[in-house]
Amino acid sequence: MMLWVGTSWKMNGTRAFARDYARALAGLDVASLGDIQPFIIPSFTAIDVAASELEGTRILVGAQNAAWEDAGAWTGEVSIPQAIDAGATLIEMGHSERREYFGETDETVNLKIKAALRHGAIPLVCFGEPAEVFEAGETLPFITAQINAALDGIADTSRVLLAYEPIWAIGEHGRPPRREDLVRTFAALAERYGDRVEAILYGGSVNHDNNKDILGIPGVGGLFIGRSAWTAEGYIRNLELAAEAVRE
Ligand SMILES: O=C[C@H](O)COP(=O)(O)O
Repeated sequence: MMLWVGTSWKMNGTRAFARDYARALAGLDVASLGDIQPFIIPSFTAIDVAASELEGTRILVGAQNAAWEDAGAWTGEVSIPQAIDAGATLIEMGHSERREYFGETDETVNLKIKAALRHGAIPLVCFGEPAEVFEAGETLPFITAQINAALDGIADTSRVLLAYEPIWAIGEHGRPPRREDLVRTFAALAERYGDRVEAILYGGSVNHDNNKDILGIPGVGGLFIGRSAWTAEGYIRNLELAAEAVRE
């Protein structure tokens, strides 16, 4: 089984940073990683730099967001054809930071999945519950409602990547999840969506210490990483650990 292991740099990194980071990755012997599909998601301004450095490798480059419309009077937006033109093959959507600060909803995620699939891009759909929902034991109904709304009316979701990112686990104030919580949640996600989508990834405080343990949880189809992959060395270490997890 292919494991998807990627990173979003969020709002970090110049074009020079992207060039150096992507060059370090381009020098990797990706074949030695086996069944790992790497991907990096820079800011829009650096997609083309990263993509041209990685041309000819099998490392994918993505965009952190994109509009659901193809073109027109949408000031400040970037369309999926534009992101693809810059070198993106994967479109992230629904991240909790975009839901909280930029009005992303399950409905806009649904439109964006349809647009990405229409243009042959891979949608990477983030979802996850806030701390109070987790503490109330309501994680499953909350996240299944998000996923069902996001996938609503889409007949073929086989190219969709789902990424479970509990909000309480993300970022510098996040805390890494307990294994037993992920085991329970991923068992349910795999049962409901496992055969409908390409893979279900986990994201939120993934680091070099918990990487392999999380990948060993049944139903986890990859990792979506922030901070511990914000240097090329940090990301490469995550890829190596994932490759070890596949071999073991
Ligand atoms: O997009 C990535 C996630 O939000 C995870 O971020 P983090 O690994 O820094 O917690």
